[in-house]
Amino acid sequence: MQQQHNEDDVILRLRDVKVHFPLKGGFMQKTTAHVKAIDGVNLDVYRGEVLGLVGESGCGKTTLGKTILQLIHSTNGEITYRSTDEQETDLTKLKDHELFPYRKRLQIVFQDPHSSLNPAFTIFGSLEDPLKKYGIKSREERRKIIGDLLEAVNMRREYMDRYPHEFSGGQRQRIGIARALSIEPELIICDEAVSALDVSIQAQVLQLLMKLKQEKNLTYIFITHDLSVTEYICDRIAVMYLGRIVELCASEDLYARRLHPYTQALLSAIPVADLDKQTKRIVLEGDVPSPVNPPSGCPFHPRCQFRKDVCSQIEPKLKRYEIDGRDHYAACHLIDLPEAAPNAA
Ligand SMILES: Nc1ncnc2c1ncn2[C@@H]1O[C@H](COP(=O)(O)OP(=O)(O)OP(=O)(O)O)[C@@H](O)[C@H]1O
Repeated sequence: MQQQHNEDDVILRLRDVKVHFPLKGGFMQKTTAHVKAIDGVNLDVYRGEVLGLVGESGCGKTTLGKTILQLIHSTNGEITYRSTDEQETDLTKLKDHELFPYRKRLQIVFQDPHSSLNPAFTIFGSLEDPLKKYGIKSREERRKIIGDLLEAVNMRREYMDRYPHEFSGGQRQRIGIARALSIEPELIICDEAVSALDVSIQAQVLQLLMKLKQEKNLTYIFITHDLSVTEYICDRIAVMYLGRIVELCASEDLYARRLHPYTQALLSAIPVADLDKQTKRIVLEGDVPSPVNPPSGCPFHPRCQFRKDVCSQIEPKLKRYEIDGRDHYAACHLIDLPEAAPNAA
């Protein structure tokens, strides 16, 4: 059951975060327009939670994940990280060398471990790099740590002397997780971390992630386009559309009481075992609009079957509703519920 959180539990706070990539063209390669990949995201992530970030391809999930880690620099906004000693730092204000200690605390696991493990290196060779960087000078100590990490992800320590091609996709993903864990992070962004795996292997990797979360007191941001995965592992889910969060609430509330028409359409596409609970499939009209020229008003209105005039004129804010005593945020003009007292998402 999702608990209500308070201020002190916040590990990461995003305020009005925007990432606009310049599009260059013409003879002088001048900036002709911008891809508004992230366009005003406000979000609090709480220590120890699993926050799902879902939405169709191109809605900005990966860009947001990489921006949190400062692998991409934001155009606007604040990304405040609060460490266990309660010190707050706006990561967007730091220079590259100042980010060093934060890179240790914030890690990412990508979808395709094959491309992130160097085929020319043994697993030891790939995993020892971050350890060296963060000051583990003795080779013997690095071998001990990497052996322990492999065991933590249910693999044998002697596998450290093998090469990536000697492993299956599921095993490589577990090695990717071991690497993310090697410098003892506090928050891990899992970007489509199980999407490339068979369903049975997916379940094993998810179980492993949940076990490690408990043991190491981790926080996860779990990026996926697959809403059937998020229900079981996420405490809360943020639904993204065209670079914005359009709905955010406890996972069980999203499945039981989706407020935004976009979330309703996304969830209607998932088959459920209990046929009584299967809702009618809502087929979305048209394609996702271009983030270079997003629609006026509500970005979802051109595809929304319930749209009214106001939807094309005014962009709806992410408002807070209280449902069964829990926060439920949504950005839609058509929600007919009393708004709760203002509070940042
Ligand atoms: N470096 C870049 N330069 C220009 N546009 C970019 C860049 N990176 C991403 N984009 C654009 O930003 C938008 C968001 O992309 P992003 O990869 O974050 O989406 P996503 O939701 O993670 O998609 P997917 O699920 O397919 O990975 C897309 O329109 C993409 O084409």
